[in-house]
Amino acid sequence: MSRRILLIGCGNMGFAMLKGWLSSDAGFDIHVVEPAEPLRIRAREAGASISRDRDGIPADFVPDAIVIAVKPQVIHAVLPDYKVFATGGHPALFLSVAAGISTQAIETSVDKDAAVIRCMPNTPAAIGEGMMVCYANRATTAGQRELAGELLRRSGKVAFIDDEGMMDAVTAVSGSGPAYLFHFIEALSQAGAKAGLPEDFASELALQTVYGAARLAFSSADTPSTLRQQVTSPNGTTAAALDVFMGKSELADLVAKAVAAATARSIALGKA
Ligand SMILES: NC(=O)C1=CN([C@@H]2O[C@H](COP(=O)(O)OP(=O)(O)OC[C@H]3O[C@@H](n4cnc5c(N)ncnc54)[C@H](O)[C@@H]3O)[C@@H](O)[C@H]2O)C=CC1
Ligand SMILES: O=C(O)[C@@H]1CCC=N1
Repeated sequence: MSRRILLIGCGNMGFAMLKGWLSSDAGFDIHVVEPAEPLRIRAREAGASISRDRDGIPADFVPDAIVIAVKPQVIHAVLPDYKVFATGGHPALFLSVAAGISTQAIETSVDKDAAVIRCMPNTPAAIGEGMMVCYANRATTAGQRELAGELLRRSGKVAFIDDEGMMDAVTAVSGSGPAYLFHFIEALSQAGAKAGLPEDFASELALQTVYGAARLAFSSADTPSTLRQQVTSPNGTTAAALDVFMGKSELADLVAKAVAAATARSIALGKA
């Protein structure tokens, strides 16, 4: 029998996951609740059934899992609408991707005995290449954990952690991380154009280089450090550039500062 998934919020992250789920042959039966009409239509065109609010969910649609992909700022206003699915004969798993929102906060808004998995995904989920990091509360059954794993594997690599306290740092590394890489692509494109290349050509070089380097790092037995050294001839062009990245204004320091800022914001979102 196909598993019933209720997706609440189909913006950037919700839709990225939805695409991963629908492009697989797993046979999930998915209903999407999304108030914004264009996003709702996009979800329907991708293959889900849709409604603008909770009242539009078909009466016989009893979800196995409710995936919550609304902004952290509105989650506590949204969750009470779905309390009814937390208890009864077939209690649903609540799977939240909201940054900074703890499993305990979700239990408080839904039911103290609700099964809750907090997941930090990232947008490469849209092409099945996400990093999906999960923490399950104690009420979650083995079957529900398995269902979450099965669902999230369609979107990418899945890891379970036992310490929810790690989630803020996870958010800062893999949740926000794609934006850092996209920004690096932008910066490398702009630098290429500044160095005299036509803009489109500079963008093509930057994008293919980041893609190729990521794939090489992924498939190689060598560490990123060794791979970096393999590009770097003594006194060559790479060494000249790395003197800048690893010199006075170190890129590693800058990245550490950025990750610390994102971690602090994740903690603050949980307290707001
Ligand atoms: N965008 C990203 O890369 C990542 C986002 N997240 C988390 O995913 C969640 C969603 O973020 P985004 O997709 O970026 O935001 P978004 O703004 O693109 O999507 C949120 C969606 O929720 C909808 N919504 C608002 N009220 C609703 C309600 N009552 N019922 C149903 N839907 C409702 C909005 O119309 C919107 O389409 C956030 O909690 C965020 O922390 C987590 C990891 C990565
Ligand atoms: O920026 C945010 O708050 C969300 C969480 C991780 C990525 N995007």
